[in-house]
Amino acid sequence: MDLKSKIRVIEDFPEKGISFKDITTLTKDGEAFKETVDRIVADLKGRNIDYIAGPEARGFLLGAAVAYALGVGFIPVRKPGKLPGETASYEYELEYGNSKLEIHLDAIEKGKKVAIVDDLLATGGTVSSVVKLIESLGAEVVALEFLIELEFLKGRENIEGYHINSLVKYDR
Ligand SMILES: O=P(O)(O)OC[C@H]1O[C@H](OP(=O)(O)OP(=O)(O)O)[C@H](O)[C@@H]1O
Ligand SMILES: Nc1ncnc2[nH]cnc12
Repeated sequence: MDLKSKIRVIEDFPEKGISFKDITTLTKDGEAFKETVDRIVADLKGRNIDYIAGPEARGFLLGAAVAYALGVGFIPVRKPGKLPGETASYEYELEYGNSKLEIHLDAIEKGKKVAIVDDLLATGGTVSSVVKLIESLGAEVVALEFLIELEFLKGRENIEGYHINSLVKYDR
């Protein structure tokens, strides 16, 4: 299936000059959503994953489905002030604006293998922060999985040395 044809592109959202990749048109399509999850799961098979971690909010959509399909737990990485327990936090820049993410300090046991799932790799700021948070807990990041990669932003260059898989690529 051509997953790219299921993604809607909206120009100048959330600000002028940004070509926004809207995945709601893909996730509402049951077959496209299932194929997306199945293709990420296929790439993770054999990697002995203990947990999937995903950043709020769009990382929850795909990450939780992938975790369910693999039969492993899902670890939410959230925007500030949302997690009730003790947290570690990390601040980072986005394609538009900046943000901060938090993880529960007791979310992942030392030495566990974690795959990060998110809808989109842009500058790599978000996923780098999630990597840093997971590694700060003493766990190992074994794969980074994305539905979309904005190749022109060269996010991969910020996250060298990790296995990275993306299903749909854009050059603008
Ligand atoms: O590679 P980066 O430059 O960091 O950009 C990618 C991130 O940006 C979007 O999330 P956003 O922060 O807009 O939050 P949302 O999922 O709550 O919409 C997207 O879902 C990724 O997590
Ligand atoms: N261009 C874009 N479209 C959708 N989500 C994004 N997150 C960061 N950049 C984005």
